[in-house]
Amino acid sequence: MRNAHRVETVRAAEAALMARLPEGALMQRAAAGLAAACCSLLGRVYGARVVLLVGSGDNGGDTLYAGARLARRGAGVTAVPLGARVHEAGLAALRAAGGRVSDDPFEALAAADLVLDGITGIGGRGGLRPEAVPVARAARGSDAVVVAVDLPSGIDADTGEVSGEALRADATVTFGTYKPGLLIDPAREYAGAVRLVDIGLGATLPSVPDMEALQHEDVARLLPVPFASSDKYRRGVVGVVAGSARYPGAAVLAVAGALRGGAGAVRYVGPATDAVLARFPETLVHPGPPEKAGRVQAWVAGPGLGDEPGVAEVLASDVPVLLDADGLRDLSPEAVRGRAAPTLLTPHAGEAAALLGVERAEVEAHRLWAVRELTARFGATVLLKGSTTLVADPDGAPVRANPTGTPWLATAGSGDVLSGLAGSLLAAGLPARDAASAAAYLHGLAARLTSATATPVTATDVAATLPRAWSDVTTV
Ligand SMILES: NC(=O)C1=CN([C@@H]2O[C@H](COP(=O)(O)OP(=O)(O)OC[C@H]3O[C@@H](n4cnc5c(N)ncnc54)[C@H](O)[C@@H]3O)[C@@H](O)[C@H]2O)[C@@H](O)CC1
Ligand SMILES: [K+]
Repeated sequence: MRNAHRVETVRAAEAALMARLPEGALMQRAAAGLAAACCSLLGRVYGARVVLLVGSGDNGGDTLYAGARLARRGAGVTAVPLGARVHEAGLAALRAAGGRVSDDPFEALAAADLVLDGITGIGGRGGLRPEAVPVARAARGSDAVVVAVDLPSGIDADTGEVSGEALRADATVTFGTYKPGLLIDPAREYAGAVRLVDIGLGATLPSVPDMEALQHEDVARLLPVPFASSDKYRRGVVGVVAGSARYPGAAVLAVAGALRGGAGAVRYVGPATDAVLARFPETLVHPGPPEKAGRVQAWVAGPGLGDEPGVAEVLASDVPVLLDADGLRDLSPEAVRGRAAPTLLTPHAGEAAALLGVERAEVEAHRLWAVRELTARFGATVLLKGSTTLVADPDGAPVRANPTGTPWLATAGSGDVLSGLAGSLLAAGLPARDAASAAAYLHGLAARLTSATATPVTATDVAATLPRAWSDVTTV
């Protein structure tokens, strides 16, 4: 599991740890880890040209001490102070190690192999200051590898929001714990590859994080495993209410996802029975209505449904329900709040915006807010799709960010596959939060495996690759 903690939590944990340690020890741990990461990125340190962008806080201090370590190993290190103040002891350490200070960032950046962004860390507020903007752009435009210290300067550490300009890094070396902003778009994109340096903060951080991202072993633990005594009904039957005369393909894709999600059987209900059977003869089909179709352990309703009926009927059932696409249209919080069984909503940003009554851009800029707000209003588990899909639960458990997304997933029908898959996991008995986050993980991984050769993927490819993703996750 990758755990993330908010700034407030990090500060409290740091203070508790610092009280047990000699003065400055924590910063030295951070600087040592940062310098080691830089060495591995550089390969050859001796003779490398390193530029430090140094703000006025401790983030700048980490950067200066790491620069001193690199200078002692033979790198040519130039510090460019950008704040009103500079960490004096760090600067003295850099100078003592042979590093220099320049007030011409552009000259230094033009020749750099590595740039360390130490402008702001968890103390940063708002985007980059105007004077730092051209410097951050020059760093991005140079041939150097750009490494953000703790987090890319200018992002919001707690929310992943980016108001104004932020520095775009190739990699981020973060200290003690992940910060939520490193997991959530749009900020996540600015961070590049994130590496965590252990500074001993685990001893004082709360065990329940503010946010988390599943890894292979976490997903493997969640996925259902059939027992010798399992029959198809005990493994769970998932009902799929999807497709219409206009969109029969959505039914096929939702069923494709559902068949790969671990339920013992998939029951399709709707007008696209012929199309579904032609592709997947193992599907149980029924023309509807859902309550006449036979017992299921979970319903998926909405993909390609158009104006076909079925949503109200499944909401009236006493089993878990996943609503997606047309199932979310005009959905009222009351229709969901009154249910005794769990409900899982899986909107993309546009659908989330419609449910919240805001513009789509609003959702995209404030994704954490949007997923929490939907959860609160509907009293349901919500999976907000996007390049970092978020899953929030009404019981207040840490929000999960999915780490396996890929832009290739922005393709027609991929959401239909996801809803079928997540519904299947619901029918197999997973709690809504686990079903949603395991489905997002497998779905993203399948797309990555399919597009491993950097080729576009189709929703059908993603569905067909789900078994490979499942085995990839469970055979670690
Ligand atoms: N407290 C500690 O012992 C440790 C702190 N660590 C480092 O310390 C950082 C936090 O240090 P600070 O609390 O000093 O905060 P920062 O270094 O993040 O920045 C705070 C300073 O930046 C200024 N500032 C705020 N927003 C700005 C903006 N948008 N543009 C320019 N300047 C801005 C503030 O006026 C303040 O002087 C962490 O991110 C981490 O890098 C690590 O060394 C681990 C140990
Ligand atoms: K930084």
